[in-house]
Parts: sequence; C-alpha cells; structure tokens
Amino acid sequence: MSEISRSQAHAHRDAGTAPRGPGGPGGPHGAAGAARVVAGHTQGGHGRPRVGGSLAVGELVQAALPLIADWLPGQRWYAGKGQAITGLRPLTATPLLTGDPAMVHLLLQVEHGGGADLYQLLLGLRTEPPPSLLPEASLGSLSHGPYDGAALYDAVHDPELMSRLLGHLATADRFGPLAFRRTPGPGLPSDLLGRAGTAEQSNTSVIYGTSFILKLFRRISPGTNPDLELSLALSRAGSTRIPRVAAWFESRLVGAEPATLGLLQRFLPDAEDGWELALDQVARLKGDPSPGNFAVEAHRLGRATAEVHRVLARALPVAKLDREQTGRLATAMAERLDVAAAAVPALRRYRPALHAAFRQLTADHLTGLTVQRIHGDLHLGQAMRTPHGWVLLDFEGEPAKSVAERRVPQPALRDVAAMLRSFDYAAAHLLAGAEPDPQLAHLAASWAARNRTAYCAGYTAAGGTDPAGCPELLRALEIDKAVYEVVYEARHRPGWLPIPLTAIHRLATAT
Ligand SMILES: Nc1ncnc2c1ncn2[C@@H]1O[C@H](COP(=O)(O)OP(=O)(O)O)[C@@H](O)[C@H]1O
Ligand SMILES: O=P(O)(O)O[C@H]1O[C@H](CO)[C@@H](O[C@H]2O[C@H](CO)[C@@H](O)[C@H](O)[C@H]2O)[C@H](O)[C@H]1O
Repeated sequence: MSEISRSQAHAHRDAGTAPRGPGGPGGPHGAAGAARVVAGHTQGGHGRPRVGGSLAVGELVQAALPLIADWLPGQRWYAGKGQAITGLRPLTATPLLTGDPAMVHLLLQVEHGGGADLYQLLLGLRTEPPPSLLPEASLGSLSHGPYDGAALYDAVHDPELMSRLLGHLATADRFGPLAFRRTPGPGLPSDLLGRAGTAEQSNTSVIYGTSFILKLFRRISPGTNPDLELSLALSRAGSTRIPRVAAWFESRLVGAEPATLGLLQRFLPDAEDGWELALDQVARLKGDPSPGNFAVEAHRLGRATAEVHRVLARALPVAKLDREQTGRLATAMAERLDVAAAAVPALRRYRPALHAAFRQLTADHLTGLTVQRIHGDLHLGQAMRTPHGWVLLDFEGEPAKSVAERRVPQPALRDVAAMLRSFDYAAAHLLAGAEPDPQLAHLAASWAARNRTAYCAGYTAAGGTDPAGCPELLRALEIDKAVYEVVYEARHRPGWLPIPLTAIHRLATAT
C-alpha cells in the first residue's frame, strides 16, 4: 500500500464508519470496509428491489462489493491483473442521482499482493437493467440489502446517466467531496446523451454527440493529473494543438491533495488517428505502385510538437540542469534499465553498451541542458490529424511512472525520441509475424528513416532544438524509451516484444 493510500485508509477508519464487508473480517470485500457515506440514509427492508427515493448508500456499497470484486479484474484499465485482490476498501461513496435509475460515485481502494491502488467507479442502479446494456458493463444483480434483485452496472454505459454527469459539469456542481469545475467560455449543454468510447485505452471516455469527450480516469492518484494540468495550460494559452478543455471534476482526499477524476474536452469529429494513418501508409509498401508520402505529415507533426513545447515552456517552469543534475538524469535511466533487465532477461546482454550510452550524458558539452514540462508519452496514437492540422492528446505521461515523476521537467527531446520510436514501431509492425523478406525489411527501414528525418526537420523548422545537434542525448532518450517499451510489451503484448528488442539491439550496437 502506498503511503498516501495508507493514510487515507487510516483517516477513514478513524472516522469510525467501518461497516463489515460481507466476507467478514479478513474476507476480500472490505475486511475493514470503511465506506465514508457522504449522503443518503438507510432504508432497510428486503425482498423486491426498491430503487427510487433516497439512497441507502452504505448498504448499497456493501452489497455491491462482492460483485465489484468479480467484475474489476476483467476490466482493461484494471492494473492489478494476475494479483489476487485481498481487500476492497470504499473511501468515498457519493450519490450523484437518486431515484430509478440511481448513480453512485465510488472511490475504491483495491488491495492486492503488490500493494493497493485507488480506482474510480460510477455505479448505475436500476430495478430493470437499461435496454441494450453490454454484457461487460453489467456487474450483476444485488443479492441482499435493501436493493436485493436490482441491476448493478457500470454507469458509463448508460447514456442517460452520462447525460446527468455532463449536467453536473455544466452547472459546476458540488457533491460531498466531489467538485465539478468549468473553464470560462460558452455554456455547456446539459442534455446530450453520452456513449462510452470504443478505443483501446487506459481510462474510459464518454463521447457526447460530436461536441465533447469526457475522460474518466480510472486509477486515481492524489494531485492534479498532468493531463489536466498541461491541457489547461495549453488551452489557456490559446493553443489549437490540443482539444480545448471545457470542464473537469475532482475529489477531496483525506490527508492528500485533491485528485483529478475526469476531464471534458472538445471532441474532434473529423480527426484521424496518427497510428492508423501511419500503418495504412506502411502497408502500401507491400506492392502499391504509388505509396503515399507520409513524410509530409511527419514534418507537420514535428512542427506541431515544437509548437506545443514552446507554449509549455512559456506557461510552466523551465530549468537548466547543472552537471550533478544531468548525472542524476543519467543515473535514473541506468536504474530503469537495471529494473527492466531484472524483469526481462533478453535485455541483459545489452546492459554494458546501454549503460555506456547513458554515461555519455555526463559529457562536458551536455551541462546546461534545458528541461521543461513535456507530453511524456508521445506516440503516433496520441496524435490526431484534423482538417486544421495535427492535434496532440493525452498528456498524462507514462502510466507506469508515479505522478510525481511525470511532473518533473524533462529535456523536450524526450518527446521527440518517443515519436521517433513510434515511426520505428509502425515500420516494424509491417514485418511482425511474417516470413523474413529482406526486400520488404529494407523498404520498411527506409520508410522509418525517411519519416524520422522529416519529423526532426519539422520540429527544428518550428523552433525546436535540432535533434541532430545532440546525438548522445537523443540516443540515450531513445534507449530509455525502448527499455520502457520492452517492459510494457512483456507485460501487455508479449507478441510485440521483438519490436523494442530489435531497437535495443540497434541502439546498443550504434556508436
Ligand atoms: N478530443 C478528442 N476527439 C476525438 N477523439 C478523441 C479525443 N480525445 C481522445 N480521443 C480518442 O480516444 C482515444 C483514447 O484517448 P486517450 O486520451 O489517449 O485515453 P487514455 O489515456 O485512456 O489512453 C484516443 O486514441 C482517440 O482515439
Ligand atoms: O496510449 P497509452 O498512454 O496507453 O500508452 C501506452 O500504450 C501504447 C500502446 O498503445 C505504448 O506505445 C507503444 O506502442 C505504440 C504502438 O501501439 C507505438 O506507436 C509507441 O511508439 C510505443 O511506445 C506506450 O508506450 C504505452 O505507454
């Protein structure tokens, strides 16, 4: 359990509102299940489901915990896969809508072998499940308590309930620990239905018509989420390189900074995903006599990246690293490599060469390196091509890093290196799983090189630091990213592991 989660758990236990989970002490469903019931009162009674009227939130949450324990591990965004849940501890339960349907906002601490994580859930409750509810959105029927027999489900899949959530953002409401906030500007509609997005993502997004998209963060950390912090800074500076921020909501956490829970931005209805566009272009290398020229787009994307960096450097702190601080940057990379090599044995033979590349960062001419806030996990899938140019999304940073780490200013070239890796991925994707074909491999390598060069040229043309002028830094940053990718692929997509490993081989043997 992290220190912060530990202090939250204590604070709520001390508050003396600790209903026993149905598993009893030591059972998985909230052994010390400290639900802080923010509103609502007990209804009592059993038998026919009685959704409607005021909500008995404490009883509802207790009855829901066993269903949540079964459902949670199957969710894409659930980070504790493979680790048995040892406890579910509701920290706050806030009714957002009473009646039939009802909606309860839940911050739930999930304890497992590796520690504890805090998750955001929106529970929908109805006497009858909503029509056409996806099977994966259903948590099941409650089997005891005042709502015995009622349908419990993930409210993000209920367009009507998501419309209510938009309404709270539109009117900047407050509910117990939850505060909904709006940016200045035109009012928000409160009558749009919301449909859950279908993109493969780490959180859950709800799309309102063609106007807005609400990202509901799933794994919650105390403090302002970097996605909100950086998107707001860019929005306030008038940048058109991100979807404008319209609203957000957050929760007070006992003993910690308020945590960002959701971010509402303009939806880009005519946008195309950069990764899909790149894959489409790469696929044409297999025999299309007129393969498109993605390098023009890569150049524009480089320009867009430099523009975003310029705005961030004006809006947020910038620093120059002295020799000792540059040394710490190199040490952090070396440590990440060692942790990764312990987890993925295929990395181990490259360690000496990669460590040597990191040591080069301490060379005299690299002192005075400028650092600033950056995107932190830039890749083609985070770039959308719109009729008005490239727009960047998702400024959360690498999900595996703590929020504190993600907020540390970095060399801007870290984003450039990350995007260069993405061109490499797109090219390697063409060859993955196919019989070796040297001619195709050559075409794919040339495609990646051409687009990497064009991207760097666009970045430099728009005022970014010329990556070619800092080869040691760029190489170290690419290695650091490829090491991260090795761990990411080993964990999430083992079939893709050869892509970053091939890059590691290349980067380790390059001089
Ligand atoms: N403003 C937007 N307009 C259109 N589509 C968007 C917008 N924001 C996100 N998306 C779509 O949703 C997907 C997931 O968004 P992202 O912010 O990357 O979520 P996550 O952090 O959960 O991975 C994106 O890849 C994109 O397809
Ligand atoms: O988009 P997320 O914030 O969830 O980022 C994670 O997932 C990405 C994959 O979806 C992963 O990116 C890696 O794979 C991409 C191709 O799918 C490739 O374009 C990127 O260059 C590569 O890093 C990202 O690293 C991870 O944090």
